[in-house]
Amino acid sequence: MSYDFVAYPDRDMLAIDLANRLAGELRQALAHADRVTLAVPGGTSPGPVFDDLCAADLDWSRVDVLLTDERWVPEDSPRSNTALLRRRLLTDRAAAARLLPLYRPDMECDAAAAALAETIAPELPLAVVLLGMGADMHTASLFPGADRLDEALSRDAPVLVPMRAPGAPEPRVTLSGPVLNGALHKHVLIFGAEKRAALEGARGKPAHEAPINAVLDGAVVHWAE
Ligand SMILES: O=C1O[C@H](COP(=O)(O)O)[C@@H](O)[C@H](O)[C@H]1O
Repeated sequence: MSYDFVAYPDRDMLAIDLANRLAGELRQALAHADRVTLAVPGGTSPGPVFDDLCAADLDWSRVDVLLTDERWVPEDSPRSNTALLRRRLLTDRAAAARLLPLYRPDMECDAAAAALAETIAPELPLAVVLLGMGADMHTASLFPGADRLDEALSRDAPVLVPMRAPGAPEPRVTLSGPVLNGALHKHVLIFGAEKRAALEGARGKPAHEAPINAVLDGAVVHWAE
């Protein structure tokens, strides 16, 4: 397994550079396809990247945007990744993009996963995926000790997998390993010394202990203190 590691002088520089890079990859993909798909994480890290990416000059009306994973909470919850996406990415020029939802307020997450996957499957493979990582080495909602981690990382995994884990306060749905690894361009965004140490500590560990290892091959990891 090999990946590139890029360290930036600060978080602002990272956000500007990464947003430019994602926009360039989307433009390049749009030159070869009618529509392209971008997957992005939720959580606390990607906001500044979204703030720059949403202004990128590209044909957003041909871009489908979805989350790498969602917490099964309504959109008015402060923990909703969808709310973050609407507020920070699907605005400015990127307001023209189409959101592929990862949440249904009318359904329980296990039943909804299959229904939601039906709208995502035709838009695969992902052109670009940006992933986050927790200090516990989870990425998307692929958590160590999660109930369906093996299934989500298996070769014939479904597109979207419901997930419950000791480290996650609510049920989740997550894109599976094969969907994330099928992306043309893969990026991981991490901030801070703790996560950098966690990434280094993940080396050599099996994916059920360090799920980040399941998606690192061929990725570019972007880090700033
Ligand atoms: O719960 C989640 O956590 C990860 C990492 O989030 P961060 O707040 O530590 O940046 C995130 O990538 C994922 O999308 C989210 O659902």
